[in-house]
Amino acid sequence: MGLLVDGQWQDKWYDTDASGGRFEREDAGFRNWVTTDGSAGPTGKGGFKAEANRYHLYVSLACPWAHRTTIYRKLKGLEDIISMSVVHPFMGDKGWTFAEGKGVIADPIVHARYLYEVYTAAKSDYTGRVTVPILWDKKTNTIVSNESSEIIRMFNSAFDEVGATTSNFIPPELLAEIDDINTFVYSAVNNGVYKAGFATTQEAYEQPLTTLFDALDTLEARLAKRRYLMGDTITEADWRLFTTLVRFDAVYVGHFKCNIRRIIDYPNLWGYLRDLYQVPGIADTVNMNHIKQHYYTSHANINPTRIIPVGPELDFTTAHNREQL
Ligand SMILES: N[C@@H](CCC(=O)N[C@@H](CS)C(=O)NCC(=O)O)C(=O)O
Repeated sequence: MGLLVDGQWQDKWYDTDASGGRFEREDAGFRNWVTTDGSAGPTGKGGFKAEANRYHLYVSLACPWAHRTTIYRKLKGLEDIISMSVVHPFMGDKGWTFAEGKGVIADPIVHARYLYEVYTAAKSDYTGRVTVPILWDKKTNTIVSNESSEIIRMFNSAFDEVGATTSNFIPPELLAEIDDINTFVYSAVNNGVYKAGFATTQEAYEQPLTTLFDALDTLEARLAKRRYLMGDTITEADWRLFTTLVRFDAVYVGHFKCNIRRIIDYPNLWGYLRDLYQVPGIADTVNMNHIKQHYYTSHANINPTRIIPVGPELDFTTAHNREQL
């Protein structure tokens, strides 16, 4: 684990001393948008027109943020339009790598051995963390975006005229409500598990933990009468919650000490998780080996023996009966 400073790799863990033991996530550095006509998006600069075979996605199958983008690549039919590389699940002192391993897909663009080389190929003096996902432009040889929430908004519609399916996970009339629930789920749940897991003082761990389980209780109640967060149709808000829920019992309960309750203890959340998992194509995007291997072996200060727990037994394929809601 480390970061780039003026284009040089430095092996450093998160600096929680500066924030009273609390984990604070850095904002993503590349914030441009692919658009249908190449005009600038809400942030960054223009010049990134949606075209088939122009863009390349770098992901980790372990990472919940990158997982959002592989879900959209699958559901929007972008697999033949946007190529993809997959890093090795072990993130060591050089960060993410393309070391050989099951499920790893080497980098045919920059031919990087270490993911940081993709960042320095885009900006030779880059300063910041080296994170997945990354959306790369093969035409101008640079990074379009390394912010998953924005990459999935591009995938949702920008490629519709160049071969993507026309499914839309942000119906315009639901946008404001989706944004609200995303903000709540991001802070309390998606990032909440990290705030608890990477905390280095008791207080910095307990506070986000309480918020996390209060939020799960709220979501459990919301899902008692609605099949999905917004009602009858799956929206972006569901996919953003899904990537945390699917990792929860296998990783966050043990490794990040988010152990007041498990997802299987929540009847509605557990049914909802299986419902989403069973959407055609989604199971292919979930690699539990990469997920467990990454977390339990990469954070030596949390799990110094690097032993990967064998359990829990989880079956995401059993009947959920939520179509009755
Ligand atoms: N804001 C980013 C966060 C991505 C992120 O933090 N990815 C993690 C993997 S789960 C990562 O690559 N971390 C490496 C590091 O922080 O050094 C996004 O949502 O795209």
